[in-house]
Amino acid sequence: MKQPKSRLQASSEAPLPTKGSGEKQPKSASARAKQGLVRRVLSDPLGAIAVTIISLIVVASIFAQAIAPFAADFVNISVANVPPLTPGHLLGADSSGRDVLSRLLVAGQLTLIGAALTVVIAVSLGVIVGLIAGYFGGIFDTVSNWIAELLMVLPSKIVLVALFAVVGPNTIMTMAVLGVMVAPGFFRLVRSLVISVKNELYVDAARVSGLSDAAIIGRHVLMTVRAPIVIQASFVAGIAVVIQAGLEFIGLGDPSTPTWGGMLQEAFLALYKAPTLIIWPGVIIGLFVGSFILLGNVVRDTLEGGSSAKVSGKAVRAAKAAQRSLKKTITLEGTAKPVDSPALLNVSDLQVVYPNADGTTKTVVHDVSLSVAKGEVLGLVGESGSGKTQTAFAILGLLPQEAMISQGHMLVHGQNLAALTVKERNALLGRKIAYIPQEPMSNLDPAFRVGYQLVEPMRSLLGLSRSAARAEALALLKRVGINDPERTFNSYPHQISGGMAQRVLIAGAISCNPELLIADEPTTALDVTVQAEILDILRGLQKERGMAMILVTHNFGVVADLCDRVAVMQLGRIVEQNTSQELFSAPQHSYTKMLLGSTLEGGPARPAWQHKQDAVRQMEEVSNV
Ligand SMILES: Nc1ncnc2c1ncn2[C@@H]1O[C@H](COP(=O)(O)OP(=O)(O)OP(=O)(O)O)[C@@H](O)[C@H]1O
Repeated sequence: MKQPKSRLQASSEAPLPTKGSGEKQPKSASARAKQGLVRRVLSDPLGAIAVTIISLIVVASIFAQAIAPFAADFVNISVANVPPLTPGHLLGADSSGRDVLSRLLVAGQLTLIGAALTVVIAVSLGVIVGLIAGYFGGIFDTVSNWIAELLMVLPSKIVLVALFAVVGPNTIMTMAVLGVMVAPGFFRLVRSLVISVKNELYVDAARVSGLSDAAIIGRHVLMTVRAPIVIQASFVAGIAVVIQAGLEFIGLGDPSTPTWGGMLQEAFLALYKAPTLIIWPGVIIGLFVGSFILLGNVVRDTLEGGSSAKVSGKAVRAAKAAQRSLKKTITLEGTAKPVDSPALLNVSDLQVVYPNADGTTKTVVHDVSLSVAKGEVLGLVGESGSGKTQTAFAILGLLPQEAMISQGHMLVHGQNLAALTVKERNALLGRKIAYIPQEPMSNLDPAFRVGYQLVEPMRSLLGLSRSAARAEALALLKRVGINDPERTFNSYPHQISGGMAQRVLIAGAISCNPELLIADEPTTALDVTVQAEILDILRGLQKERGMAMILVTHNFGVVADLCDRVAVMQLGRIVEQNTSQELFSAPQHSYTKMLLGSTLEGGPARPAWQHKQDAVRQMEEVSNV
């Protein structure tokens, strides 16, 4: 019954189809993803029209003085109110005898500078504060929320009218204040996106690979929220022009400088004498604002159409901010100074608790003590919910925010993890301790190609050049059994299968030569055939590199195949710990016997070699399916 599923998996493991293979969809998606955003927007007719109109207006405004037939304030009373197409005055002249076309061109300068200022201030303030508040939370988040709410309840037009009363006609100041008033829109947008993104597993994975918070925000969080920011900025640019024109129309502009809103006001006053005057500023404002709104829509459609930039809305697991965890772990007594310990990792009396709603606490890891020597493979076995992942997460610093390590020590090379600073911990993660997660797909950032996600940690942690890191990444992809490393390197995560994603994560985990690899049920989410291959790769890599490994699993076949020692967990406690051989031949604890019995179909305990052979045979049968 498993065969069709295996075949399906095998086919999805195959390299992506090449040109002419007949399977066009992945290729076209890939090709589309490779195009830059600008090219994709321009390939949309509406996008091209919007960009052309905006560009023409901007260029004409910049070079207004050079291309305008007259100076903006040149008066020739003899042509006052002449209609359009009058020789020398293509769009006519206003009631003071000034050329409309010349004024329209020059007026664009102040209007565009004002709109740009509003957008720059709103985006800078809103995005920076939103990123920090969303990512770090805490008091900064609370205070910035208060300020944002305060600004949002203030009626912006009334504030701007009041500002005019205080500082007089000052377009730059007015538009700068408008930027501050609309910044909360960006703040709220970015903050809510960051809160959802920071809980994604690939952000956890980035933390575990040793990336600093600044690097994670820059590379993973900001890249994911950039699309909505671009779209909102485009709408705000249009709105800024409308508000500026509106204020000038009601007489709150600077009469000494031509602006589109000011021209609209003058035309309105001369509506009966020269009705066409109102058309030109109205048309240009309409064209400019309409083009920005159109552009915003096209950018949105383009980004939503390209899955490379989509954010998974699924909140997979409550993740923790690394430094918050550190704050909690730091409450433990300890020193960062190395102490004498022969083991690579030494965990003693570890206790992890969660607060209950009624104020009590629930202990999910009780007095766990374990050690892993250099090059040793420790299996952490137990039924679902027995505390294996919580123990692994405590070591990795990945416990959810609400979790507390209420007791215990975790020493790596005798160095207390609890007493490390964020920087010291980051230096350890990725380089000395690496992690392979349960769900490969959720641990790759959908916004980046596989190659980038492999190359960047090597560049920042090992200081490799881009080309050296690329060569190393391709070699690693080959080593983990990917047939066409180049293609996978250039693919986005949605273009590869789960099995390939897990191989990529293994390649990433070993890329910085860790001394300890923590693999949390690395094959659970995969098809059985792929499971056997992945375990084979892990076994080979562990032997080649002499890495220590903690293998979290509920499968005794895997334990027999890979582990030197086993710790059996039940209800958050280690109930038995022994060498694999001893544990299989003479299990001591009734829970271990029960687990072994259910795995190996019961019966009296047999010699270790026989148990191990059984388990290995099971694995081989699985890999032969
Ligand atoms: N955020 C949380 N809040 C409260 N309890 C939690 C939280 N996360 C996990 N637990 C509890 O911790 C216990 C141990 O969970 P853990 O994930 O370590 O189990 P596990 O042995 O790894 O199981 P599995 O094999 O299913 O992953 C469970 O009882 C679980 O309900």
